[in-house]
Amino acid sequence: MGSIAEEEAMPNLVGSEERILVSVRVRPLNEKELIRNDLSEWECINDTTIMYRSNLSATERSLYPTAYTFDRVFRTDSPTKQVYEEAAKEVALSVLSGINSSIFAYGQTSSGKTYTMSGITDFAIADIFNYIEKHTEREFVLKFSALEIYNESVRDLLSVDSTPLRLLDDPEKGTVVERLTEETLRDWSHFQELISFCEAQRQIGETALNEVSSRSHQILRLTIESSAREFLGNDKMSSLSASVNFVDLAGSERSSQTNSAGTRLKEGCHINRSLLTLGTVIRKLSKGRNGHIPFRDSKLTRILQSSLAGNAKTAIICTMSPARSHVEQTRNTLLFASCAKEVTTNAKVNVVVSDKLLVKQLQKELARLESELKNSGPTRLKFDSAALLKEKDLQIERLKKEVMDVSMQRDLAQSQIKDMLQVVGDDASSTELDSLGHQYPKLRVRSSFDFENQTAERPNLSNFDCIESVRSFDASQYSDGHSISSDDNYFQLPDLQKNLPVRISSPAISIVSGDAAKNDLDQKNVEDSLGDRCREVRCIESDDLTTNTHTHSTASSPAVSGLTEVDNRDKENLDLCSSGLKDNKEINGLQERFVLPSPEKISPCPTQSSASSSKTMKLTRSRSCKASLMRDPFSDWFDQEEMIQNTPPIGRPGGLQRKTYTLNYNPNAERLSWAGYENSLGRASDAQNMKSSTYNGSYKDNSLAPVRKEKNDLESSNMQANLEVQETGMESDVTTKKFKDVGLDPLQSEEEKQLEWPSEFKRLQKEIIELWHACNVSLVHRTYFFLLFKGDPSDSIYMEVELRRLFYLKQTFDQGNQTVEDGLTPESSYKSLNFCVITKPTMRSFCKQQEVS
Ligand SMILES: Nc1ncnc2c1ncn2[C@@H]1O[C@H](COP(=O)(O)OP(=O)(O)OP(=O)(O)O)[C@@H](O)[C@H]1O
Repeated sequence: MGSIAEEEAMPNLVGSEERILVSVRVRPLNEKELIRNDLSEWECINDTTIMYRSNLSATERSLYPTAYTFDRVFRTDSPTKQVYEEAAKEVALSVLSGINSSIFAYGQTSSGKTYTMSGITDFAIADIFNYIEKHTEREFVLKFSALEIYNESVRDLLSVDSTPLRLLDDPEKGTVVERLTEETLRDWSHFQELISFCEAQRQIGETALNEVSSRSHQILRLTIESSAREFLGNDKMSSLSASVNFVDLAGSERSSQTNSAGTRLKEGCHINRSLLTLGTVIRKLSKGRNGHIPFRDSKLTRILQSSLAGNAKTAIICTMSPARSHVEQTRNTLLFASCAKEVTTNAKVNVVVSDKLLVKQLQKELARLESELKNSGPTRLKFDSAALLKEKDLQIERLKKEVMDVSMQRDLAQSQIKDMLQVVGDDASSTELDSLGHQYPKLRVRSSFDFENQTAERPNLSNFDCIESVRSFDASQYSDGHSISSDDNYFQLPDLQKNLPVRISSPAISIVSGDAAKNDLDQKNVEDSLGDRCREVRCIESDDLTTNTHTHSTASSPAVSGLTEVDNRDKENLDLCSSGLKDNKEINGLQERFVLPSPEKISPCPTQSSASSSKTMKLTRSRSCKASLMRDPFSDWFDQEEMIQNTPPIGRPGGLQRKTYTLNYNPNAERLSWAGYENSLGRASDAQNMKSSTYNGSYKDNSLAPVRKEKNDLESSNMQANLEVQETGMESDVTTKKFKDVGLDPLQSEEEKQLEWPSEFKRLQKEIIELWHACNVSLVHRTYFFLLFKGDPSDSIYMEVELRRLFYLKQTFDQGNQTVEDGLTPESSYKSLNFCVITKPTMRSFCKQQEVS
C-alpha cells in the first residue's frame, strides 16, 4: 500500500471500474460426512480452477460445467491466513486509503463461512492496528458497529435491545441503519471484547448440518477516518473516511437436508429469500447495470448496495463442502461465484474536506471558469447574440401580426356582441316577453338544422378552414388525449363537417372575419377579451346518421317519423336518466336553484316547421342555441333567481307551451335579430298562439316532439340555422312524478338551494371532459348541444339536464352493461353521446367562413 499522504495529495476522486474479487474455499469433509462415507467430488486442479471429479451424465454436461475458474481457489488444507492474504487483505486494507471495501463469505450452510470470515476479520483488524501504529504522522479514528439481519429484521449486535432498526435512505451515504450503535475502537483488546459480545448476541441454532448454524446475516463494520496531523485544525485539513464491511451471510439450505421445522424452517425461508435476492442482484449486475436491479427487495441487498455496485472494493469468498451429498448446493454456490466475477464496482477515495478548504477550492474553480469564459467568450457571444437577435426579430414580427389579427377579431366580436345585446335588450324591453319570461323563464334559443339532404350541396371542405378549429368530439380521436385545450371551457372540434351542418350558400349566421389558420389563437384571444361575458357555445346534437335519414319535409313527411325515432331515443335516455339519478347523491346535489326542466329541454325535438325550414339540410334534431349576453352569466343567474323560484317550475296544467323564433343574421348590417320573436312581438295573436301551443304528447308514449305553432317567414328562405326561442313547459303530472322519481323534486331544501351554481358548473365541465375521454368509441348516434351562455338561467338548466343524463349514463355504464329499458344498455346509451363544446369565437369563425364561402 502506498503512502497515504501521497494518495491524499492526489486522491482517486473519480474512481475506477473494478471487478469483484472472487475466491472459492473448499473445506475438508467434516466428521458427519466422513461417517456416512460421503465422497469428495471436487478437486482444485490449480490455484484458480476447481473441477468436478465424477463423470457427468450427458444431461448434466449440458447443464453444468465441469470446471470453474476464479480469482483464487483454496484447497481443503489452505489455512485461513492464506485465504486472508490472497483473497481479502488488499481489499480490506484499502479502507485505510479512504476506499470503502467489503469482504463477503457466501456458501451453503456448514460450508465454513463463519469459520473463514471470523478469521479474516481478525487478521484484517490486526493489520489495521499494525498500520496505525506504524503511521504516527496521521491521526486515525476507528468506529465499530455490528448488526445482524434476522428474519428480515435488522438488529444491533452491540446492544442488548433487540428492537428492529429502521433503514433510512441518505442521499450521500446511501442506505443507513437508524440508531445503530457505533463504538470508537480503542485497541485490539477492545475489538476482541466487542466481537465476543456480538457473537453472544447473534442468532445461532442447531440444524442437522451444523450444530452452531448462523441463522442470520452478520455485518461487522469498521469506519476509519484519518487526517494528516500536520494539517490538523488548519485550512488545509482534509481527511479520508471509509468503511470496511465483514459480511458473514447465513447459509443457503434445504429444509430437507437441515431437517428444519418450526422456527428453523421460518429462518431458513427468510435466509433463502434474501440470498435469492442477493443472487438476483449479482446476476443482474453481472450483465451490466442496465435495467432495474432489485436492491430494495431485501434488507441485505439494500444495506450492501454500495458494496455490490457502488463506491467500494469488494471481495467474495465462496465456501463449499466437497461432499457428493452437497453437490447440487455446491454447484449453486459456484454459479453465484461465477456471476459475481462479472460484477464491477466503482471504488474511489472518499475525502472529507474542511469547509474552509472547500470554499477555497470552489473559489479557485470559479476563477478558472471565469478566465476560460473571458478567453473564448467574445466570439461565441457575438455569434450567439446575432442569432438570438434574428430570432427575436422574427418573433416580434410574428407577434405583431398576431396582435393585429387578434385586435381585428376583438373589434368584430365586440361589434357582434353589441348587436346581440341590442337584440336581446330589445327583447328585454318588450312587455310581452317580460310577462312571458316571468311566466315561463325557460326560454330557449334553438336552431334547427337539416343537413342530411344537402349531400349535393355539401360544402367544399377546402373552403372551410375554420373547420379545423371546430372539431368533432369523437372520443376515438382523443384517445391519446391530444387536442384538448388546457382550458376546461374550451375544446377543439376536429371534424366539423361530420357533425355540423355546413353550407356554403345562404348562411343563416355570418359573423366576423378572421384568419382561419389562426383560429385557435384568435379564439383564445377573443375569448379572453370578452372575459366571462362571452363564455362559449356548447353544442349537443342528436343525429342518427344511419337510421334517421330525414328529408326536409312537412310534418307528414317520412322525415318526421325519423325525427320521432330520434326523439324517442332521447326520451329513453331521459327515462334512463330519470331512473338512474334517483340514488345519485352527487347528481342530486346539483339540482339546487334550478327550475325543473321540461322533457323538451332534455330531448329537444324539431318542430314541424323547423323540419321544413331548411330545404337542404336534414333535420335530425333541433338544437338549442342562445346568444351570449354582455352580462356575466352567473350574475344574471343570481339576478333572476327569484324569478325562477317564483315561477311554476314544471309547467302548468295544460301542458307544454312553446314558441319558436328564428335568429336571423343580416350580413350587411352585421346584425343578428330574432325574426320569429320580432314577428311575435308584432303580432299579439302569434304570441297568443304560442302560449296556447301545447305539448300534447305523452311522455310515456314517446310523443316528445313538441308542436310548433309559429312558422315565420324566414324559415322558408333556405336558412341553415334557424334559431328558435322556445318557451317550454310540460305535463305537470307526468313530469312531476318523473322528476320526483329522479330526485329533481322542485321542493328542494333551502340548504340545497344555497349551493352555488358556478362552482358546480365548473366541476361539471370537468366531468364532461372526463366523460369524453371515457367515451372512447366510434359513434353512430351523436348528440350535440349548442349553448351560447348568457345570463338566462334556463341555459344552465338545459345544460344541467344534459349533464345529469350524462352522469346517469356514466354511472350505469361504469356499473356494467345491464339492460335498462327497451333493450337499450347503458353502454349503448352512453356511447351514443358525442359532445361538442365550441367556444363562441370558434362559432363566429365558422359562421364567418360560411359567409365567405
Ligand atoms: N476450512 C475449514 N477447515 C476446517 N474446518 C472447517 C473449515 N471450514 C469449516 N469448518 C468447520 O465446519 C463447521 C461448520 O463451519 P461454519 O459454522 O463456519 O459453517 P457456516 O457456513 O458458517 O454454516 P452456517 O451457515 O450454518 O452458519 C465448523 O465446525 C467449522 O469448524
